[in-house]
Amino acid sequence: MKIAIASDHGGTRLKDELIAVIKDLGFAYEDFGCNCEGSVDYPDYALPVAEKVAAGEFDRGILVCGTGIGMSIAANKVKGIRCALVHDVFSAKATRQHNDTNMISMGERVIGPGLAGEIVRTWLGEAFEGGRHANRIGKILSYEDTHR
Ligand SMILES: O=C(CO)[C@H](O)[C@H](O)[C@H](O)COP(=O)(O)O
Repeated sequence: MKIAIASDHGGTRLKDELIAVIKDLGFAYEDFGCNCEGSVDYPDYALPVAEKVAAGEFDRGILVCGTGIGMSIAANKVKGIRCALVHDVFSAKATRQHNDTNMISMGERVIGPGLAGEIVRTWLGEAFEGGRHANRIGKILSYEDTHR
């Protein structure tokens, strides 16, 4: 599995912690920044990662900002992206099983590195269940095809 990861200035420390988790799991990854001290704009980091995941260059994308909210809003504007804002392990599991999410977003100002690491381990290890959930995702994909 190949993972793209990015943050804004509000998420750089947690991003670095999550890169350590990805390395520990043995997955390939690319860090799309920011590796910055000053203030940046989260869409400049969320959108390139989302486009690369949507294009199939990466299997999954992980985003971090202060709350995770801005990053997830931006990523979900890209066709083919299903990005969940996740701050608990139950949701990390469910969003793979039910939503087949290809991206997650978290907030460094919301959760600590221990929980965030568990979320990433759970999310990367969980499979999509298909069945009724595939029908529902099909409706989202169909909407994307006809409205964008
Ligand atoms: O987009 C966000 C909120 O939805 C992120 O949390 C940003 O990191 C945050 O807005 C940045 O805030 P700052 O005051 O500019 O550091």
